[in-house]
Amino acid sequence: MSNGLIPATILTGFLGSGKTTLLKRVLTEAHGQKIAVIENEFGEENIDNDILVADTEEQIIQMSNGCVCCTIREDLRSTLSDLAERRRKGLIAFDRVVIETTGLADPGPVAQTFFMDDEIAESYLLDSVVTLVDAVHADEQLNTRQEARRQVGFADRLFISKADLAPTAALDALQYRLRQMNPRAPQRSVHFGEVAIAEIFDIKGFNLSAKLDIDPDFLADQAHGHDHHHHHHDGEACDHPSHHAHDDDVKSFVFRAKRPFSPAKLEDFLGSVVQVYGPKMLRYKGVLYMKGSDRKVVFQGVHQLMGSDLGPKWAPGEDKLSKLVFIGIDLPRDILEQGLEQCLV
Ligand SMILES: Nc1nc2c(ncn2[C@@H]2O[C@H](COP(=O)(O)OP(=O)(O)OP(=O)(O)O)[C@@H](O)[C@H]2O)c(=O)[nH]1
Repeated sequence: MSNGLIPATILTGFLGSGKTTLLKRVLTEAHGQKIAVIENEFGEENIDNDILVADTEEQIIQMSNGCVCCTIREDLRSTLSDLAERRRKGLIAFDRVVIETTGLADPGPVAQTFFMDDEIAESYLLDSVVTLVDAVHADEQLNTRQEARRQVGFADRLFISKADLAPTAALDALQYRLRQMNPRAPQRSVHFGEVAIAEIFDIKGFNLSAKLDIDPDFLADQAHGHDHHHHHHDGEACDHPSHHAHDDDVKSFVFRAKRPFSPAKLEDFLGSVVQVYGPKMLRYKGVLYMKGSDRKVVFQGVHQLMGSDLGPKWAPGEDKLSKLVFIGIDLPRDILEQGLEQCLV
């Protein structure tokens, strides 16, 4: 960009909406740009880095876990400032930054960082907020989750993923609903993240006055999340994990194992467990060590929908282990842990 500011894109969307899929696609597309990615993951473990890092040479900056709304705000600020400084000194080169937020994040405070902090504002230009919407689960998410609605409200562009799995009538209804919620943002379906680079970068979409409509205190709310006076909208609470008592319903845990999984047992177990607990399982994903395979298996799902892909080979000398993160409401942790344990060889 001519003004020397580093363009930044905030990639948001509810849990499992296809952010990583899209990002991975963008990173592997031959566009000649160097992209720094800041991952902000909810859960004890950043599985996305394992997935993303697998086949790109891009820079992935891992941030600490937790809540974008509260603690991460400071971390994001320092991560951005650190990146800009290393770039100025010529220690690293990149053309733009993408921040992938956690599915449970309100993008408001993330976007605010670019305006509230002078140092950040002098180095970066927030280009746009890009929001992915899951065609299969969006209705339910929008009905029940304030963050999902805020993600739509803040979007400069809406991409609808999993349209391949939704009936046409449902898709039409969803598009209508999204248009009511955010008439400014163009929307289109995106199949497994297949999107032209020009459609997500240099949109110059971040329109401050529109943001101020959604959140009149957007620029005033400096203390958001750091004290108990921060305001909420429409009487709704800001739901961010681990910092507010009312979030206690959403929890995550990580399952780890050094012994390999028996593929058949695992398939049986997961198939039956999602039949019963699928509605509570917001998101689960992991990198699995399978008996009889020299490659990692990347496994993930949202509610009852799950799938797996063959990942890269285990590197020589790399410790083979499985790592699965589950995010959900009142998750039956014991049942999952014991069940998984029994699927090990
Ligand atoms: N059928 C279908 N599946 C998709 C599409 N896009 C993504 N998926 C699948 O949806 C699942 C979730 O995709 P991710 O890209 O990991 O979603 P995410 O938003 O990064 O997830 P979190 O960051 O964990 O919340 C994966 O199994 C993808 O393969 C699509 O267009 N169609």
